[in-house]
Amino acid sequence: MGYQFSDLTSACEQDWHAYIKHDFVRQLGAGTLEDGAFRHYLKQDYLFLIHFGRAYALAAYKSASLADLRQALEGMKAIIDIELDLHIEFCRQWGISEDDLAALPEARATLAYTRYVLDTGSRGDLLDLHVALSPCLVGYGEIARWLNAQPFTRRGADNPFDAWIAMYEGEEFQQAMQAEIAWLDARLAEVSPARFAELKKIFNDATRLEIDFWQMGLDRAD
Ligand SMILES: Cc1ncc(CN)c(N)n1
Repeated sequence: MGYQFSDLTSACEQDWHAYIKHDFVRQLGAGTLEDGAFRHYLKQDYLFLIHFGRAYALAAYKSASLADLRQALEGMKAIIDIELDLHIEFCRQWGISEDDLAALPEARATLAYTRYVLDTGSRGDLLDLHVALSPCLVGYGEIARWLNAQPFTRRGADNPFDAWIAMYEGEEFQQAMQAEIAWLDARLAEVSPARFAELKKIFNDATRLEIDFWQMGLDRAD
């Protein structure tokens, strides 16, 4: 029998869809998102990515085999080398300097989500941690694909957020996402129903925190 990653998304379908198809995402795809909301999101996401880089470092520390260590490294590279580099460049284009980024106060939604993942990883085992991290890596890859399939999505110079979609639909990010799903599929195949129920709760909590992160961007909440 056994489980796979798609069983987590199916078990949390309502929250998963609320995350993937959030108004922030729709407005970004349509190119109608307010600049101020995107800027607020970009700034907080910089802080978010730094903490998620730390969470992948924790996954590396918790890895007992070379294969697990490599998987943690792949996740960390996706965050640090693919996303953060491009992110700093986006911020520059949107008038946010590295000095601005360094001085940012952390919004409550950023604090709640990042510390939840780090706490879950500290308390639990490597699988708990990867499950807590998965809505981040898998979710954004899925969002880019979902946006591309929507009739309201505008691509190219017509949409000021086009480069954001391009980053997450890009081959490097999509490959990192597929590698994470494959790693999770192999681990979930071995778990009992009781263990799956624990993992489902972690996945659902992290997904709800992703929803709050989008909402924080829309509301420009601190
Ligand atoms: C809040 C959030 N979640 C996910 C991702 C994609 N790594 C991100 N950049 N920011």
